[in-house]
Amino acid sequence: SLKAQTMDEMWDTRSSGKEHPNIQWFKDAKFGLFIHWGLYAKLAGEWKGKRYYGSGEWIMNQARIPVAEYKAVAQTFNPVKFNADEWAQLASDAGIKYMVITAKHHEGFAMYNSKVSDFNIVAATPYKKDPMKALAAATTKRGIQFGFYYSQFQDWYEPNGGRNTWDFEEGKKDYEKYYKEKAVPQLKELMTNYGPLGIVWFDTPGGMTKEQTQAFVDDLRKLQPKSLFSSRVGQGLGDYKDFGDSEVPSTPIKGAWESIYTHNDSWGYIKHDMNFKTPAEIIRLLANVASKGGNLMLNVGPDGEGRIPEYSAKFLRETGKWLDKNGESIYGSTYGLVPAQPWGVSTSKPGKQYLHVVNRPENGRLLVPGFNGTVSKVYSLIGKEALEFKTEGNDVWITLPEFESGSANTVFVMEYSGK
Ligand SMILES: C[C@@H]1O[C@@H](Oc2ccc([N+](=O)[O-])cc2)[C@@H](O)[C@H](O)[C@@H]1O
Repeated sequence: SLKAQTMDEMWDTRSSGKEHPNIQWFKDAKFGLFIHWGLYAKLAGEWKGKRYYGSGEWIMNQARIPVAEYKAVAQTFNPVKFNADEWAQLASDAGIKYMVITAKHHEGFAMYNSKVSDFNIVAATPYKKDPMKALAAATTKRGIQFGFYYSQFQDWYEPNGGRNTWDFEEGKKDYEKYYKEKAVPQLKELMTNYGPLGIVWFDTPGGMTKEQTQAFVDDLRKLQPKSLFSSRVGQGLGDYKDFGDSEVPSTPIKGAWESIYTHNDSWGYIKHDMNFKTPAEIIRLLANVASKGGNLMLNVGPDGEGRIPEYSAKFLRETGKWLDKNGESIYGSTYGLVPAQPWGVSTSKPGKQYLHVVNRPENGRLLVPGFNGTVSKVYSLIGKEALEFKTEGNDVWITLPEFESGSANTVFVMEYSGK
């Protein structure tokens, strides 16, 4: 019988303990773009005049929409404003190093040209084109790693897929049949027809034993041994750990891991959700996650026309401007040796601590407590202006210049030896 796994077991990585040989680019990347795009984007959080809140990509489940009615949405899904180069250029301008987009989410609709199921964007919509082909090319052209999110278990369109309990009786489902006839062949299409994939992102494992999951993973890895599999493939067989949604660990975590966040409060596009995180909030989150050794994958939810929401584009570009000047303190960094302080957090590089100041102490005197390295100099990351500092025991007191805090992080570099 399928023994229930603990959260950690379910999502822990590489029970083998050995890291994937191709993991370093991911660890250095620090900043990824998640894209939830599907038929739900056209519904935009509304069904039959009723608004739904929370995650827009769950509307079929929230509204218990029968497959017969939901599949009709495809007949009017026509994202003519989709432009792969625009999306990839936005990612590049934002300082994004990798992009993961939903090739198929729980709704079961393939956002690519699938020969396995005709419930796909080429066969079932007036759009008739494959946006994933164009996006794979546009990202690769800009040196951005590209990957797919594939909902391997939950599939509300399929009688034997996971978790449509309003059309089909869960207990009667033949998950093995669903994996054999849809999930596995579609994943093989995605891992064959779109060039090298940096990442294959899975979600909510289910319907398979540990042994079946091992066979499933081994089978797919043969197609692209260099691809990194996210931990939600299950059974500890992923290559890096994903925490729960919008979750950051409270202490530094060794190994490759990622925090995933919505930009507003929904993964899929919802017209009435305007609660977008500001550039300062995004930068603070990115530095906070990096200070604990992880990556931030921030999500956007394009609309039914194929446009990335205006505020997402605007705020991502602002974030990119900050990274243009401060990227040294993020890309390729490891977790900070100075634990989180009232003034902010730190990230590390050999012989350097990057101090991300979010709250400038009124008196401009910043304390780095209990730092037992020998500090040689402290300076502003931007402009390299040298700062005065003095060491009292293991405490380092730094005299900060005047600057407006509260907006995006202001970064200072503390160079040291021997720690
Ligand atoms: C990124 C998200 O992933 C899943 O939702 C989850 C999965 C795991 C947790 N979790 O572990 O806390 C929470 C929501 C999906 O159901 C959701 O639609 C979205 O794609």
